[in-house]
Amino acid sequence: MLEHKEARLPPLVNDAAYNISRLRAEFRDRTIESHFNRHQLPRTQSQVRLALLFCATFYVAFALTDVLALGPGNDALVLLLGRVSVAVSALLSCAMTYWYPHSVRRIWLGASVTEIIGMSTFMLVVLYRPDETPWHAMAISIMALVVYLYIPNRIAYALPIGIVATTVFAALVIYQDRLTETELVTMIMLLVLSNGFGCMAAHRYALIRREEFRVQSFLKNLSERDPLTGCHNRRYLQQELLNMELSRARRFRLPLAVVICDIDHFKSINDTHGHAAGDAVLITFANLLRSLTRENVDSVIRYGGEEFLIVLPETDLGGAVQLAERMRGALIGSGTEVAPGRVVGVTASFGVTAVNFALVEQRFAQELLVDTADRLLYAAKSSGRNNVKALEFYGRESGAFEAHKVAA
Ligand SMILES: Nc1nc2c(ncn2[C@@H]2O[C@H](COP(=O)(O)OP(=O)(O)OP(=O)(O)O)[C@@H](O)[C@H]2O)c(=O)[nH]1
Repeated sequence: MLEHKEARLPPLVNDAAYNISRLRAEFRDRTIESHFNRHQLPRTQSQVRLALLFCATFYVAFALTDVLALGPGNDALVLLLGRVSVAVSALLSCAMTYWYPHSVRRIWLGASVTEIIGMSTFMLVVLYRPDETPWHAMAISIMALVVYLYIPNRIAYALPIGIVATTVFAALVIYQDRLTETELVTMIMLLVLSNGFGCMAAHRYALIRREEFRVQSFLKNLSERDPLTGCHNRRYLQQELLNMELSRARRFRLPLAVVICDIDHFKSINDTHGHAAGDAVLITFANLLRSLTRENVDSVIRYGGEEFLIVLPETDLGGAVQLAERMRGALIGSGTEVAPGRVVGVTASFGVTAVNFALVEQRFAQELLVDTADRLLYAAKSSGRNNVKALEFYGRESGAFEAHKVAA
């Protein structure tokens, strides 16, 4: 017997799944974090392309200052090669966003490698041009901000790159011994400030974007789900799901089935046991339907009060009828405990239709498929309830309605 239990509601905004680690500024749940990153992917791709190309252009343009400082000799050439390698790395990283358009990891990899080559080249500049340390200190402060804030990357990768580069730079300056004690302390303070500020700003930005995503997901959930049963609602079916599944089935010439089911004499449950008991029966029914369908493949939608619609991709009429019969049987064997010791049992009627796009060429309005299942449901109701009526759908309107009846 199925107990009345809470429906498996989608994760809500305050659910543990959407918890954000304040330290890492990422979702604690890896699946949600990767969902977030995939959601952001188009934006991240365009940001990384712009940021890397912009930085690489400046990096190469600054070769002019090498020539002015060192003259047109081998030293300037070495630095130019370093600068060009930064530009090549930036270009390859941008190209990777086209070669692997679905990979978030490759974006981070490209950004990190380019940043490391950029910082290493900068250390060469510091070595070859030791007289300009104050300018270099200013440059690396800006570069640290760019690493933390401007080039999209995980904080977990940007932070070590920024800190290691700044530390190596400070060590080089101390080693070169060209600054007074006061200048050295001022420079180190400036470096700590730019790293601290950059890091805090990046952290805050990452948190804000995740908070936004969390609220967006929450609102999406609210607009697509039925709060009582946790099933998708009619709006989601009509605006997204059915269209998407029909297009996919048509494209790959696959079958697609739709089942509509409705609890029999549901009104009498409300009238006899009260509205709360009716709600409990609805939850049991929704859970039963979900437990018998394929997770992440089939969709159960609360279509009306006590009416549910199930979309079954890659399922022909025979398979859908079998499933409907299994649901009908399982419901007979189940019950809902609406009060201590009081169990309510119900039956349901089913209308089943399926379209096979290997056979059906012409386009038809999605409503036609649902209408056919709905009419079959009412045929099941009028022929005594607690049964399944099915009909193959050929993309035509009701003319073919009676002719292709395959099960009763
Ligand atoms: N408890 C509860 N009742 C609901 C909900 N939504 C709709 N209903 C009730 O469901 C009942 C549906 O009744 P009818 O459409 O007459 O259908 P029925 O009694 O199931 O009869 P048949 O479908 O012909 O077997 C109505 O009394 C609605 O008020 C809900 O969310 N909770």
